[in-house]
Amino acid sequence: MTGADLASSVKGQHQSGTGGVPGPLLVVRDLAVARDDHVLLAGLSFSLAAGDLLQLEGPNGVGKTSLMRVLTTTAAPDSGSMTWRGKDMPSARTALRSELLFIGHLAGIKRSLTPRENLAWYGADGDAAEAALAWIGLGGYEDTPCHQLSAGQNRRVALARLHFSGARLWILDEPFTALDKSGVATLEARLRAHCAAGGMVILTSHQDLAIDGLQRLKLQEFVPQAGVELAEVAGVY
Ligand SMILES: Nc1ncnc2c1ncn2[C@@H]1O[C@H](COP(=O)(O)OP(=O)(O)OP(=O)(O)O)[C@@H](O)[C@H]1O
Repeated sequence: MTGADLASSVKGQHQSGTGGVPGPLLVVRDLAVARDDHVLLAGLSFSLAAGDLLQLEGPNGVGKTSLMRVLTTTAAPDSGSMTWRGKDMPSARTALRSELLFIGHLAGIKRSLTPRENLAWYGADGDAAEAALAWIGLGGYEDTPCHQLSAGQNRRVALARLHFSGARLWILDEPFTALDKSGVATLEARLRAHCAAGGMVILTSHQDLAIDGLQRLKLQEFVPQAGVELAEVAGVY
């Protein structure tokens, strides 16, 4: 799907997806996230509408990746609610997943395969893969096994998926890790274009990003006081 296709598709669905009233597509209310019995985050609420770009901020271990597991519906929240297009989870899970692209910080790249083979696994034919790899600065490395590429080049292979993704919502865990300055600029431009076309992005990064309209959610503000037990927040979802 091209940016123009996404723009017209989003325009239509943005109007109709929430009952004909323009509004947020993703709504998170009073969410709590725990690992084992330890509550990492509580009372978290936010919403995302077409064109929004949200950066989840916080120190190591605050719960950014754990929250992303909930947002991608890999894990259920320990309390609170999440809706997609006005429908509650978990029944809206399939609908959300059909419009979601998630790139985790482990990147989802098979290192024994080449960049071209990895992108084929994600559905890109030869021309689409070649265009995506040229866009991300990997022209000439299409057929080199990924285990022979650097960390930054492997990150670029993963990010090449953004070039042909038709997903509305991108959730990206540390997408800027290992990228050089030109890689950062290329990725920032792609995120801007996706949002300008009506897409939405949630990402984590420890960097200060130069993207107009970027919203920041400081997760340390949602860390409960020491001693809060899971039983005190659980049970709503
Ligand atoms: N598989 C796991 N089982 C139990 N606890 C875990 C697991 N993975 C992470 N944790 C704990 O959950 C907490 C939050 O981890 P998480 O990975 O969500 O943090 P983060 O904010 O993404 O950190 P970073 O910035 O270092 O990537 C940490 O205290 C960690 O010890």
